[in-house]
Amino acid sequence: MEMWQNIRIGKVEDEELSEGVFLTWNDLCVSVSISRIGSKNIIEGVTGYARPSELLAVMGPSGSGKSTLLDALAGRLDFSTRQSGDILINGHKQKLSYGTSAYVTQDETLIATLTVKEAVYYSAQLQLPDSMSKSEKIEIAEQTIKDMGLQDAMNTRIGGFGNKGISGGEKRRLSICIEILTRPKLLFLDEPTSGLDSAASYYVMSGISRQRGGRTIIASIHQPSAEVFSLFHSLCILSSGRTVYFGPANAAIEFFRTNGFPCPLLQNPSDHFLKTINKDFDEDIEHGLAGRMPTEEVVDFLINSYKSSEEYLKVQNQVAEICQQGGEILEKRSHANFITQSLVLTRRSSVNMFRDLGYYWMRSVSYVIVALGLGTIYYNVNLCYRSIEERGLMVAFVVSFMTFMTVGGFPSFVEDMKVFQRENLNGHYGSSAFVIGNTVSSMPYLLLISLVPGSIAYFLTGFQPGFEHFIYFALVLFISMMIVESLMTNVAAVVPNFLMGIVVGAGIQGLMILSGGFFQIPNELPKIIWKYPLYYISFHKYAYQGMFKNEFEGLFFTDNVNGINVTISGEDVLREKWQVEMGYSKWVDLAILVVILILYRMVFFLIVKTNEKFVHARKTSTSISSKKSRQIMAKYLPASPLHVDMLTNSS
Ligand SMILES: Nc1ncnc2c1ncn2[C@@H]1O[C@H](COP(=O)(O)OP(=O)(O)OP(=O)(O)O)[C@@H](O)[C@H]1O
Repeated sequence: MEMWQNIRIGKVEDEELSEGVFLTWNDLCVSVSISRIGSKNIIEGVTGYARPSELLAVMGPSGSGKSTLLDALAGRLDFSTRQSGDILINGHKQKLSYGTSAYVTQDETLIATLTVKEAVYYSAQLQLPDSMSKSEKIEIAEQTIKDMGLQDAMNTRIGGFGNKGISGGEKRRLSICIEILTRPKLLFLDEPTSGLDSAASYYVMSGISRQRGGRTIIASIHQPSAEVFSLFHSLCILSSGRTVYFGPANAAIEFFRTNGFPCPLLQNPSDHFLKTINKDFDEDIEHGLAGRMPTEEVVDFLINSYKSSEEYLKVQNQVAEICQQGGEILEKRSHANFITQSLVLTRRSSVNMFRDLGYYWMRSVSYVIVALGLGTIYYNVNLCYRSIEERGLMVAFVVSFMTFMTVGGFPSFVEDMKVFQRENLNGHYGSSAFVIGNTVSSMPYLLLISLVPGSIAYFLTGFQPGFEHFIYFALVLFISMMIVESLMTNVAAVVPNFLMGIVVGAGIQGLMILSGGFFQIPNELPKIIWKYPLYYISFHKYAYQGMFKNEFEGLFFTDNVNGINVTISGEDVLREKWQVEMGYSKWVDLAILVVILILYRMVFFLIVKTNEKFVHARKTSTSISSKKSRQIMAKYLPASPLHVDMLTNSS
């Protein structure tokens, strides 16, 4: 059944509360292979559950496995890890489909140039289905902004490096706001309060807590204040991937007290728990342990004590009960269709490119200055022999360097890729819509650069007159810049690291420029590698040769050699000096450039699609039969008095 009607404003119905998600995990283990060490266990035999309308907090010292547990439960572990144990949703092994769950990561990958309102509106248009009217989507977006207490910052830009925008706490709330637009039944939050002061942490957590109605929330958290701690219903404390405590948050103090670690008066309980189990600073070399029990032993003692406690038995019973009850199989929700998503992404990307000075505007200024430089250095070349060299150098500079300057946009591509990866992983839209949005939005800027700085360089130099010649020149420049942009987006998709990306992108272009047939004429290029295949796959070859043909065909160059006037045709120059392939016209060179551009865009599409497939393959798991469910339950039930009742009832 389509569930969107249930998420309209103010209609969180009782039915939805009862249709909540019960998540259970049994004997969950996650390990990773590390060369030399072998296999390292990150999560070891963890059992627990999360229920609708409740907030489960996962606490533990740094490196205790909180994020890994969340990733495992959300089906987002990377491929370097191995997972065993059972994770069941409403008693079934099933895929967490789009719209049923959301995951808010620690890092805020948001578009810095947008305002809070714009970020949420665009996201609502991307995520909510076309069956909803635009006004309904806006209504949901506004309500969610208010729910997360962001109404006062609605018109403030998000901001980022170098331009201050909303605060860290507001960014965190905005990330959550974007993910809960679809009213997911299951919400994972990885350290929603990290880096925030206690007041901001409380705002964020109370905002999350207010969003509970029928929703199951699991949040990993470092060191909550006492106020924040009071918002938790259940608590899972981990140490080195093992459970120190799982149960009601308010019973944790009693657990520590009965095991000989009472929380001192006026001390924040979470501080006390983490201090008791934090092994990182155990070795006080100068002062020794001063008679204290080593933390390693304390942790082992607490883990064993928990395993033999009534609390652990209750957890096992609760897990078994939830599995026995079963529940609905979660249905995938629909989102905006492909055309809407492509249009919204194009609009959003255009707004970002327009506002981000570094994306195109700064580059345009550099292009104008460089074009003026070129135009004055080669000002008004004439038709003497010397101008053959000058025309050649001018073409080579435009094709090699003016296209190379496109790498200046790499930092912005990297930011775009980060936002895309987050939104794509969370199922907001697919890679095809992103590729279209990114390509179309960049076109007007590149066209402007080809026409304005292009015309300055072209007409100051005094290249071939005539509209057709100039348009050809501008078109080759435009397509070549789009090819370099595509190359850099491909690099950003594979190497999302800013510095490494620039090095790789510049290196590839350097090789292509060298083998393009200008810096060494084609017949002199070493056959292996440089001629075959680099010369033929380098886009520079077609750009050089197209521009050469555009510039030299139809011209005659005259000079006085030993008192005799000698004339040479442009065609001879092309054949003899530049060794241009004359068997086809300049328009074929342009067509080949367009094909290369399409190929580069397809490669980008394949990279992101493959990445998407890998990630989603991890999320997909086959449904298991109820028989298998019972086998799993039977494995955990022997100790449970409830077990007998349940098995009797089920049979
Ligand atoms: N893919 C991996 N390869 C190797 N080690 C990993 C991998 N993923 C996690 N680990 C290790 O597992 C341990 C737990 O990591 P995790 O990020 O889950 O801890 P955490 O409790 O969330 O830490 P923090 O609070 O500092 O974010 C760490 O020691 C980490 O280095």
